[in-house]
Amino acid sequence: MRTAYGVETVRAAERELMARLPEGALMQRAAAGLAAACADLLGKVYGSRVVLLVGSGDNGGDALYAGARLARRGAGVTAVLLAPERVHAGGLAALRRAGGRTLEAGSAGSAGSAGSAGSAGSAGSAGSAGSAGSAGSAGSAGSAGPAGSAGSAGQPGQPGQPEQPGQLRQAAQSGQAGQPGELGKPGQPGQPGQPGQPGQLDQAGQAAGQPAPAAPTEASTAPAEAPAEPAAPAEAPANPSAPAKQSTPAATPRHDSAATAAGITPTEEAILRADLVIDGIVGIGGKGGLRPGAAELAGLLAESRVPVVAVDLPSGVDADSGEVPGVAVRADLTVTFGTHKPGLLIDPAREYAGSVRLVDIGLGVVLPDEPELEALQHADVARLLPMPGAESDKYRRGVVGIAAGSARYPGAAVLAVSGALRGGAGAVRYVGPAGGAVISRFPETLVSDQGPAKAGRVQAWVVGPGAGDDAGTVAEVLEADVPVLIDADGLRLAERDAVRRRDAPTLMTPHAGEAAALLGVSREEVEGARLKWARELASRYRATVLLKGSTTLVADPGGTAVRVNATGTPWLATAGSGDVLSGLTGSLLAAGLSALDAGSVGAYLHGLAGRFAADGAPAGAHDVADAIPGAWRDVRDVRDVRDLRDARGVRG
Ligand SMILES: NC(=O)C1=CN([C@@H]2O[C@H](COP(=O)(O)OP(=O)(O)OC[C@H]3O[C@@H](n4cnc5c(N)ncnc54)[C@H](O)[C@@H]3O)[C@@H](O)[C@H]2O)[C@@H](O)CC1
Ligand SMILES: [K+]
Repeated sequence: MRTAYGVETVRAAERELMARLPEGALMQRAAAGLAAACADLLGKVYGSRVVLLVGSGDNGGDALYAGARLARRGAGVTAVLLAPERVHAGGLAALRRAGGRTLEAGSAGSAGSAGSAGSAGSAGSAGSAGSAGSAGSAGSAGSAGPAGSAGSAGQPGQPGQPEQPGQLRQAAQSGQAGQPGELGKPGQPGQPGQPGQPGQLDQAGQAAGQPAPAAPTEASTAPAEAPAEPAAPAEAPANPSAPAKQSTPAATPRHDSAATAAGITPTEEAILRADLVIDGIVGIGGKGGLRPGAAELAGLLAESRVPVVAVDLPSGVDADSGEVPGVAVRADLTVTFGTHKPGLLIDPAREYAGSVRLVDIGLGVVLPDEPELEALQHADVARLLPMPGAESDKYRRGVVGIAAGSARYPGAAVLAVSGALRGGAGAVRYVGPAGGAVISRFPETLVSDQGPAKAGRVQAWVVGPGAGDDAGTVAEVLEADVPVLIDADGLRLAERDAVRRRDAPTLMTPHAGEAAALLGVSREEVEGARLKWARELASRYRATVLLKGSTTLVADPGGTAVRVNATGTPWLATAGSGDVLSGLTGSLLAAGLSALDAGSVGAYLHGLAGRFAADGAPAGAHDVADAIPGAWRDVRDVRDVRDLRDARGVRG
C-alpha cells in the first residue's frame, strides 16, 4: 500500500522525529536522497551543469545541500536565490564550500556572489557553453561508448571529445547511472571545457526533457542514512569543477558576454545551459500559486525543456489537495521525503510531479496509522480479490444484479454484464429491456423480465448505466437491503434522501461532470479539486463515492482515508468504459467486498485492463472487459510469488 499524509501530519511527525535526532539530520537525509536521485538522472555527475532554484525555506535548504553534494562530485552548480536575504544559511555555506556559485533571481546582470570560480569558470567557458547538453556525461566525453558506461568513462588521455546528442537521455532512460566509484577518480581529466557541436544543447536538453512515465508512479524507498555534511569541501582532489582555491570572486563570469548581449539574464542563461534544474523554490510550506518571481522561473523552465527535479513537491502545487491554484513548476521527477503527499498522487498536481521517488528519512515510525490517502498496489489488490473455495457455489460466490440499459441504450447493459461476469460473482442476473441483446452476447446471464424486486436472489445491485429516464427502477433498487452501485443515468435519477436513508452500503460512481451536476458546481471546479469534491459528495449522500478520472478517487462518507487509483490510462476515456467498470465493481460488491474495497479494486483492475487492452493503441470498451481476466492474473501472479516466499519463510 502506498500512503500519503497531509502537511499538518507530516510537520507533527517531523517535529517528533527531529527531537530525537541531531540537529539537521533530517535535512541531510533528504539532501542525500535528493542528490542520489539527481545523480541517477544525470547519469554522469562529473562535469554536468546543475542549477538550483532556491526559495526562502527549508525546501531551498534541501536543494542547497544536495547541490553541495553534486558539486563535490564534480558538477558545476549554480544556485539561483529567490530571496537572498532569507536563504537557508547552512545550505548556502555548504554549497559555497563545495565550489558552487550563486545568482540572484531577477537581478539583471550581476552574478550574486560569483563565489566559486570552479563552477563559474566552467559554466562560463565558451567551449563548455556548446557542450552543455553533453555535460551530463562529461566524464564519458572521450568515449565512443554509451554515456555512463564504466569502462569508457573518462579514460585518462581521452579528454573532451564531444558526445553525441541524446546520450544524456540514453543514460537517464536506461538507468545507466554512473557508478559512484567511477566519478571523480583521481586523474580523471573530464575536460568539461571542450566545444560541443552546435545544437547539442537543444537536442540533448529536449531529449532528456521527455517526461518520464507518470503512472503508476514508482516509489523507491531508498534508505537515505546520510552522513552528515562534512565541513571540508572537495572529496575528489582532481575534480576540476570544485577548485575553491582558484576562486576569484572578482572574475567576470563569461556568461555576461554573448548571452547578455542577446538580452538574456545570467539566470536565464544558467537555466538554458543546464543539464538539470533542481526546484527548491517551495515545498510543503507553499501557499497559493507561485509568486511572480518564482512563476517567471517556472515559465522559463517549461520553455527551456531542461529536465527538472522537484524537491519534495513541484513548487506551486497544493500538497494536501492536489490542486494547482496558479502557476506551478512541471517536473520530470519529484523526490519527496518521508511520505508521499496527497497532491503527488492526485491530478491535476500529480501530472506536474512526473515520476515520484520517495526517500525514506525515517518518518515512518512517527506517522500515524491512518493516512489521508492510500493507493493500492498489486499485492494489496491480490489480497482483496474474491477467490472461490472448495465449497463455493454460485450463490456463495455472490449474485450481482444488473439493472441497466434501455431500448435506446441496450449496449450499456451488455457492457455492464461483460464487466460483471469478470468480477468474481458466481452469477449475473440482468433485469431491463435489453435482455435479448444481453443473452445473445452472454448466454450465461440470468435474464429476468420482472422488476428488480421480483428478479430473485441478488447480493448486490448495479443500477443506472444506459437507464435513460427509468426513475422507477432506480427507486426500486435503492429499496433493496443489499449493496447498490449507482452509475450514469442512475446518479441523476436517484433521490438523495433515498440514498441517505439506506442501511446497506451505497457506491456512487460519477465522472467529474456527473459529480458536478450533483454538487451544483462546474465540472472544472470538480476537476481542479477532486479530493475535496469526492469527500463532499460522499458526505452529502452518505455514500461511498468513486470519482472517475485520470486519478480515480474512492471516498467513504466517514472522512477516513481516501483511496486513489494509479493504474488508469487515458485510453479508458472511451464510450462504454464506465459501464464495464460498474459491472465489474458491482460484481466485487456481490462477492462480499466493502464499498471502499470494491470501488478501489474495481478501478485498479479496470485501469490495468485498459492498459492491457490498449497497449498503445485505441481499444473499445468490450476490449477492456475482455482484458479483465488478464489483469486479474497479473495481480494474482504477485501474490503467488509472495505466498511462495512466505511458505519458505523468506523475509523482505
Ligand atoms: N521539516 C523537516 O524536518 C524537513 C523539511 N524538509 C523540507 O522542508 C520543506 C518545508 O520547509 P518550510 O517549512 O521552510 O517551507 P518551504 O520551504 O516549503 O516554503 C516556505 C517558504 O516559501 C515561501 N512561499 C510560500 N508560498 C509561496 C509561493 N506560493 N510562492 C513562492 N514562495 C512561497 C514562504 O515565504 C516561505 O519562506 C519541505 O517541503 C522539505 O523540502 C526536508 O528537509 C526534510 C526535513
Ligand atoms: K519544490
